[in-house]
Amino acid sequence: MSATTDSPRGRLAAQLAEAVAEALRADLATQERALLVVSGGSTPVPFFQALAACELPWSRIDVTLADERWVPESSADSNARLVREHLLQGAASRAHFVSLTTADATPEQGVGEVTGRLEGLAWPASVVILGMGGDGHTASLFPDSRELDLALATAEPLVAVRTPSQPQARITLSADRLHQARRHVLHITGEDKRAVFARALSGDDTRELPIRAFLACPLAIYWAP
Ligand SMILES: O=C1O[C@H](COP(=O)(O)O)[C@@H](O)[C@H](O)[C@H]1O
Repeated sequence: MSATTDSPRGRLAAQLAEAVAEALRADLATQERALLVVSGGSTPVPFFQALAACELPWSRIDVTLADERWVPESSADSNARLVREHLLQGAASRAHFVSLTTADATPEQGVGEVTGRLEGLAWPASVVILGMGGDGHTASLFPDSRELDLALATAEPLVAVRTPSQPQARITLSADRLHQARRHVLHITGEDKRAVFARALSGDDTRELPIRAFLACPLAIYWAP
């Protein structure tokens, strides 16, 4: 979804972009490379556009995703495509993007290769930006994922997930790997998601609302109507 800069969602995206840019600059003052983990879906588009316009030493920044649908980048459902089209533009195209997919037919087959890519990055990430769906999922940690318990408990960085409510197989960073960041942000919009997040705050069953796995990170909330 696009948002003009004078709309609440546009202003939220601009504020988040400035905060993320500041975090990257701060980390790059003391380390050679910095890692940014972003989410897919519709919410981050205006944030990606605002961040792409920020002055940063982009060639020293690695960008990867919290999760991905197991589809080719030519698919409209590809989170990598979203990042390439809206974030890796202009000067930001000099960032090094690490995709979570391979040419393999399934995420189970590709998970080893993608794990190798992730292990070459500068963990802990400077920032992990999470989204959240109306079912309380974040990354591809869905309440109905068969592999949810594994993804919440494993020390491996990635899990291939099969989720009855979703049309495609997916690959997701595990909760453990998503925790490996200096800063965590939840970027959500709309009354429906505000209500889901309020529900998440009032209980503790992570299997019911997987976003609960990140409430103690601490998590900076960026929300607009
Ligand atoms: O499927 C996904 O959904 C969530 C939320 O997406 P949104 O469209 O409601 O913003 C996202 O955070 C995740 O990365 C994505 O794969």
